[in-house]
Amino acid sequence: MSKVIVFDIGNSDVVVGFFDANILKYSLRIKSLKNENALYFEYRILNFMLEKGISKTDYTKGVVSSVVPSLTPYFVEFCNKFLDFDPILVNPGISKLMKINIDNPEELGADLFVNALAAYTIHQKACIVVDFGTALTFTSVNSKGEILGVNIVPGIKTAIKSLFSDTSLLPQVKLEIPEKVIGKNSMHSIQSGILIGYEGLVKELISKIKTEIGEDVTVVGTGGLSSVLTGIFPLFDVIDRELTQKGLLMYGNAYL
Ligand SMILES: Nc1ncnc2c1ncn2[C@@H]1O[C@H](COP(=O)(O)OP(=O)(O)O)[C@@H](O)[C@H]1O
Ligand SMILES: CC(C)(COP(=O)(O)O)[C@@H](O)C(=O)NCCC(=O)O
Ligand SMILES: [K+]
Repeated sequence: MSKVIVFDIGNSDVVVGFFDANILKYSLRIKSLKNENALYFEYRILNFMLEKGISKTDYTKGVVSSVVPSLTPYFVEFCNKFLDFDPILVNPGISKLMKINIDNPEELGADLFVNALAAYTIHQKACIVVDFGTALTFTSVNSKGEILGVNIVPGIKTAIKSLFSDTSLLPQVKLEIPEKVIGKNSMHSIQSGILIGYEGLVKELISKIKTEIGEDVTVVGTGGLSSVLTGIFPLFDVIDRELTQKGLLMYGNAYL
């Protein structure tokens, strides 16, 4: 069983996963810094590998999903230069692994595609994947494994940031739900406004999406901020922070 390296290039973070015999052994989160160059990301990954004793020659396969085109070449080149192979790029538009029932399949984010692939492969039934990233996304899949479509809203941190035009003045808003709904200071007003408001948003969308799918549905939560909205945990059948990484491995196993 070979070892596979996977890269999930998101708008906030790049997550690098190291799989050994289909088990995620290590994972590294690096900020998706647009001003950095290849050297910076190479250094971060090589340093991590050195620290964990991960051997470069053990890895012979790689999969890259990216929703930040400017960063993609750094990770492709990393594989070429240090691991001596060409990684495969997730391309929802041409992949036959899932039927994509949207106007223009090319438009679908590669991360959303692998999320759907992982959720459907694991649960084998209709599902909604709710990804709490920079964007908060809902990807719907029916029981035949067709991707039906997506809902996109600003992510929780993105929504908070959007309240402040100069981000250097951003107050430290802890992602904690206050006890009272009515805020008595700016911090509580934002916390309750955004967090309690988002709980309602997620609840309403899941309910309406379920009705539209019209089948028994599994709801899967994922993404860096999937533990923030504690009040709506019961809406989720499972929270799987490794979902995207698992989908990347499945994509690689199908094509490599
Ligand atoms: N364990 C964690 N606790 C709190 N926030 C986290 C954690 N892991 C990641 N985050 C934050 O969650 C946000 C979304 O991350 P992520 O889901 O990777 O977004 P994207 O895919 O858009 O890059 C980021 O701001 C990230 O720093
Ligand atoms: C919706 C997204 C911005 C989510 O990105 P993320 O929050 O994971 O960084 C990304 O999947 C994307 O750019 N998608 C293309 C548009 C679409 O899927 O319809
Ligand atoms: K993501």
